[in-house]
Amino acid sequence: MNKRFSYTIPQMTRRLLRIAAPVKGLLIISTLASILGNLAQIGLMSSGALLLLASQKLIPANPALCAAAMAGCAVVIVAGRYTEGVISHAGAYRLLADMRIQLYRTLRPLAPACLIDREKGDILSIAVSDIETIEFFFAHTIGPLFTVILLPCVTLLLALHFHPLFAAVLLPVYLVVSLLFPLIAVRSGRKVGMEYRQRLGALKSMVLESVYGLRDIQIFGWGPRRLEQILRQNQQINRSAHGLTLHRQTVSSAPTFFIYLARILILAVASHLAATGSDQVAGTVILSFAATASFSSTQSLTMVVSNLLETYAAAERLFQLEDTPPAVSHPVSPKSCGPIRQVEFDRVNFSYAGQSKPVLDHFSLLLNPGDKLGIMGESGIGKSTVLRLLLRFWEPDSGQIRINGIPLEEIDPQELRRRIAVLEQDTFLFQGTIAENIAIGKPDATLTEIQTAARRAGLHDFISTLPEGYDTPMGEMGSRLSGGERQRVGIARTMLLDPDLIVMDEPTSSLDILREKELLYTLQKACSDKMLLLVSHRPSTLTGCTRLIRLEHGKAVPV
Ligand SMILES: Nc1ncnc2c1ncn2[C@@H]1O[C@H](COP(=O)(O)OP(=O)(O)OP(=O)(O)O)[C@@H](O)[C@H]1O
Repeated sequence: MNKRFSYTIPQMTRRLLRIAAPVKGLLIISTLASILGNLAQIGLMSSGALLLLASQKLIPANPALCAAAMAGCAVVIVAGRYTEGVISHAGAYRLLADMRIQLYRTLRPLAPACLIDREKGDILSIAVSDIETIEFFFAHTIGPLFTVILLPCVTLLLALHFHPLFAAVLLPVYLVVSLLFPLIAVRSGRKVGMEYRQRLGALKSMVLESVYGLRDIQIFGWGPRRLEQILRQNQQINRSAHGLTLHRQTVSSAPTFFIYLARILILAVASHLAATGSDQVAGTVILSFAATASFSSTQSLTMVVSNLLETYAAAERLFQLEDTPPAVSHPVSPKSCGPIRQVEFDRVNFSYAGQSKPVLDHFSLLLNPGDKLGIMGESGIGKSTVLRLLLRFWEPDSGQIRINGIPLEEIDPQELRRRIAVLEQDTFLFQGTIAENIAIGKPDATLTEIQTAARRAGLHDFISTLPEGYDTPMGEMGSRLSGGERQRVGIARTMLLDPDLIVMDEPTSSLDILREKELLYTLQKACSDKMLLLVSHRPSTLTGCTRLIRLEHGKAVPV
């Protein structure tokens, strides 16, 4: 296999067919409809030939019957195409929905450790446009593949029936057009297909980043240079698209030569047979018409193959993401830890991939009931890393983290998420109302519960001043709220979960001194009965802590 690619074409085809298994019935019906429609096309051309011959009295057939057969075939062609299109798309779109759900399930255990280095726009591109591209495989490939085997067989049988010489000249042409060309097309075009999809993903990433970073781009006058970068990306995409078009045109035009060659060969055989005394006028006419119909279908296979290049490139990108091993494993038989009373880091060593110096070096820490522990230290020393390990986003290289004496890796991750709440530098708000945003950790919460949580977070009075109260829409990413208000939504979320331990990472870093004071006061009141692990390099944020440690050279030093 080519090292550039992670999967061979047969491997990907098998995997795509496994994905298609739930709509097998629909795909079989659409394939049968496609075959029927294509056979009817041969039928239409052949009965057309018969009509011509009968009208000239060259064969003893009823012209009216031939015309009726032609009309019948035309109806079957239309019905076949319609059925194939409707049924295959119904199946394909169901599969696309399944694939998107499956991708979401894949992303969950990968986040955040395995996705941190991936561009968000690229993931978006896989989730939306790559999956959309795979539709082509389900809706437009399986039918033509069967057709391309069946139609040449039927035409060759017809040729054999008239004279073996006809079959002898047609067989090599079919082998070239139906087998050799598609294989060459796939092998020669995989790289260009992959390049195009990758560049498309990169461009989407860049555009997404530019939209998110629009404020900074404007503030720092970076617009013209950013535009230049996007234009460069665009040019690269255009180059790849041009390569893809060239490839598509080549593979769709090349078979035409062989198709004309086949017609010439049929006439040459007919002339030879006439010259040698075995007249085959009827055979020649019928075969010419039938071969034309069969070639029009087999020729479309090259187009299918050429479109498949993008499909396989899209599938490869999806499968690569799906096959990424998660950074942490799910416990085989998850244990319940019960209400958190104790958290212990026991000689934990940790470094991120590619780092030569460990972030944590024999780091030990004990957290007991009621503890409100503050972790301080210089920027980049590893404070957030301590929290990420406790939340099991990454796993220690050695040493152990235990909750109530149970190793973290054995505890049910769902229970862990319920018992430990997190408040970060900024609270991400989703589209939806303010009530829905507070309740994301407990979607079945009643309005009274949401209001109680908002009161504890010091947010209720503010919400009451809004004309739509708890039903106020948040706007894109909570753009309607200030940094402090967003953090209070985060606290309200935490309060609604009623966790045993609250982990906070620089919760006040985006606030001015006045807002910080207000928020800390709220936090102290709201979290008085909780264990707290608070990370900050601002001493003012840590004033309410009962115990402080400083992180130095990967170790905890009491303050
Ligand atoms: N995903 C990652 N991959 C590689 N290195 C990382 C990753 N995340 C953090 N680091 C590095 O690990 C070190 C510790 O990072 P960490 O975020 O824990 O520091 P911190 O003390 O919380 O910093 P700050 O106070 O500035 O937020 C830093 O040198 C940082 O660059």
